[in-house]
Amino acid sequence: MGSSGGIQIPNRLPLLLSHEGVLLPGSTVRFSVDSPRNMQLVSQRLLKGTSLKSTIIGVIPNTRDPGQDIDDLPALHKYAPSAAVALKLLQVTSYFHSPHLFLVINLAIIPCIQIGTAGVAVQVVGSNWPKPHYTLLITGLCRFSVTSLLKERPFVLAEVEQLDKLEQYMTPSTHSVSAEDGELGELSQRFYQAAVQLLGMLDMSVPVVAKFRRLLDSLPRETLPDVVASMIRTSNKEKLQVLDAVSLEERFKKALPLLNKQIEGLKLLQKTRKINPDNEKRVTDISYIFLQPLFPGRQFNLEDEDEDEDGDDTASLERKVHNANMPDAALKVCRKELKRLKKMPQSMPEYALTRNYLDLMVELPWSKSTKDCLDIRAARTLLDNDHYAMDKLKKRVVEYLAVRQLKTSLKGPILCFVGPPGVGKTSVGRSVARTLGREFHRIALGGVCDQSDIRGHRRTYVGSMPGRIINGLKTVGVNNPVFLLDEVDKLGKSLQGDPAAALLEVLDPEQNHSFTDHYLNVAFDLSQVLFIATANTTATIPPALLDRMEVLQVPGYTQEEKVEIAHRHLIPNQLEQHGLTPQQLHIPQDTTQAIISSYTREAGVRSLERKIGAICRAVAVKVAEGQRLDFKGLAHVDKAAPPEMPIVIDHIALKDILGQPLFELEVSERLTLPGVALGLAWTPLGGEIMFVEASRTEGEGQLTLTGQLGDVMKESAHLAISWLRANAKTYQITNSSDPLEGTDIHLHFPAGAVTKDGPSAGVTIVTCLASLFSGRLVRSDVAMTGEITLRGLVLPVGGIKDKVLAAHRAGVRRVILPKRNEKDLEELPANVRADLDFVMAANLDEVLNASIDGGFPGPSGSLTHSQLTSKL
Ligand SMILES: Nc1ncnc2c1ncn2[C@@H]1O[C@H](COP(=O)(O)OP(=O)(O)OP(=O)(O)O)[C@@H](O)[C@H]1O
Repeated sequence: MGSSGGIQIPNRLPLLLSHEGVLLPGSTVRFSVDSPRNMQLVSQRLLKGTSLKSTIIGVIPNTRDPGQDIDDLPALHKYAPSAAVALKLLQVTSYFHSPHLFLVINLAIIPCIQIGTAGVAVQVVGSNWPKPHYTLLITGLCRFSVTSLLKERPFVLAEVEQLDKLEQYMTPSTHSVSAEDGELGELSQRFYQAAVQLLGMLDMSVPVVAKFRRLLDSLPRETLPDVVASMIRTSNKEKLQVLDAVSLEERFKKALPLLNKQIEGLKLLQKTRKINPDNEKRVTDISYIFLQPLFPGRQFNLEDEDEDEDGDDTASLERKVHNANMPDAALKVCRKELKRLKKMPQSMPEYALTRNYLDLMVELPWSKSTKDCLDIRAARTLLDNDHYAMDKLKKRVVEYLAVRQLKTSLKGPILCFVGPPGVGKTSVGRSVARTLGREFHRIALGGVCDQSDIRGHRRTYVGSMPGRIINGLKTVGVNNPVFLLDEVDKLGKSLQGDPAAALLEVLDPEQNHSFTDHYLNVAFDLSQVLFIATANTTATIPPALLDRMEVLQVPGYTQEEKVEIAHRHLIPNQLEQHGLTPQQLHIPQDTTQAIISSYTREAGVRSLERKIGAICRAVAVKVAEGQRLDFKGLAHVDKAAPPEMPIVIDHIALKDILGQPLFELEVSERLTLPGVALGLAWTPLGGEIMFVEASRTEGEGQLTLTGQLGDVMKESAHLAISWLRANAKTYQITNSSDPLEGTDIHLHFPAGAVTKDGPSAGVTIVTCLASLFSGRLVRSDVAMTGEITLRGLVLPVGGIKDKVLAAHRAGVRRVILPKRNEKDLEELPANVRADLDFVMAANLDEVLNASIDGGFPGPSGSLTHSQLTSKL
């Protein structure tokens, strides 16, 4: 039913399926768009189109939230006209002199028509926070009905029929409905008078009342029901009724009671005001309550439409600002923003930004904190109960807590736990929070490469948001939580700045009492927050950041410690997580040992925990099957009887559940030829054993190195060759003076895909080459580490504890270490020290002597057997 003379909307319209407010012709509403179809409509139609026509879209109200239903098109809002209304529709069509009369008649006699409002998108604002969405400001033009759906993807496109005539909106003050129109004229007159009466009861100085007055005088009467219904405080349900009133008469009939309801309500309030003269001030408040424009972004909910007394949400925000107990500087900023907010129309995009900002400001725990309940003895017990071993770490943590108890305003230091994965760094951090009775929040820093992740974005950016520190504070709701900065060694760097630099201010006790997040733009006091950092290695932590932290090394566990941890913590935890009891599953100690040595190769216990989990799952199936059989009394039938409890996991059951052993003790098997030696390496994942293999072929004295070696390691290989060349005769390695004469050497470091570097393989390369040239075997139970010099000295290296533990895990019995690393042996657990035979070598002479089977002739030609205090 388009109008022949009036302005025509396009007969194909993209449809915005709204689950928020109802757009009525003549009103402007803000819609938040985040569902896939609506997002496509904005990006493909509104943002790409250049003509005015492309800004016209259809808004279908009352659609189920389309974000939840990606594949199927949600049912569109339908209006079922009664027979009388259908008849009226006929009148309307004649009123509009429509050439498409038949179509409307058809629509009127079919049970339902899909109805919506065509509107012009006057503004599109995009934001990425809290998730990608657009905010559209749409001004309603006229009603339309959907005649057919043309496509559903990427957005809904429909053929539509215009239901309202548009030209009257363009000719103000022509009171086109007059007394001659009979009932319609009378209705329009009554409506106008009611509106004037309402206005008379309101304070004209309030902008929205003045606007109402202006509109009432300037708009054509036919448009008044729509405009007034969208301005006064009506529920979405009521607005829908007005929208569904296709005939003008019905529209007046639907809107008039809404107007009268407001008048009655206002009369009632005026009565109460007379009783209580103190309320004089509330006149303007009352006006706002009654004449509130649509609140953008409000959820569409037909049931929950009772007017809440606290309709003025800036007033409630103001109350919250005053109750937030924020420092003066922050309060000043909030007051200023509130003032701006009050002056802003809600349709302005900045309104939402300012509101979000103020919401965050009032939610931040400016002066909310928990009370520390620190009892050092209890703290020590709790740490001991939660974690086995790691004595050094626990001792330092208790010291730290003790100092905190004595001096509550302790500034720093920030503890940083460094160690391989799965050794309990995060879990100790959690325990510290528990012992202090504080809130715990983990901030994962791995891969963070934008400094605004830490410090937030400035509010001028679209989609700006606060950084992780402020977000964390908002989440925990107190200003003295324990923040665990996980994986500080994995911070990245990018064009967006260096997050490590931003962390400097956070972690510096001298500065962090006035930490300024870019989004907040006011200082927040972080001095009460207890920061604990974790890392796998200190090598990649920027020096300035490392300098602010006290590094506590958390080394890997020995086999025995792992067995204890498994029986004290991991097995009980896993049993509980799988709904099992110790009466149902028993894992003996030697099975745990077998899991550790044959199915895991790690410094921590994470993989061990997973394997125990796998056993629990397998047993849970058996237990559940048994219960079912018991329950049905079918045990006697042809099925297996329920297993005897507890189910004990022996070596056979272990193989059944976990499969073939993943790791064998391969050391002795691989050291069966001359030219193979076993080195020890340190990686951020803990210590590891590393084979070095050498072979020689006829050639011109070339050295080939393979296995992804770094520059330092390559240099070590060249050093080793040079030393051997210089000393070949002295050590009687070869008959000729130069061992490389007519020979090519190939040195290979297996696990070829893994990059290796560092100087500590020097002694291993020399041993390997000496074995190759002399044709003598390296002892199958020896592993070694140490840097070499050209003169054959052995220099100290790092990571001794992790390296020795790796050797112990691999079943090695003798470890050759640089003499100057002797002090590091104190850190080793007693049982490891007792199991291993340590040779502390000052020069290569001693290394070769201790590593080659049967000793090696020294420069004097004698065998120095004094070193061989072997226990083998
Ligand atoms: N000494 C221990 N006593 C009891 N449980 C432990 C111990 N060490 C580790 N665990 C357990 O091992 C699991 C892994 O520990 P956690 O996640 O704390 O390791 P992590 O060192 O932080 O590792 P990552 O560096 O990968 O973050 C946890 O379930 C933890 O309870």
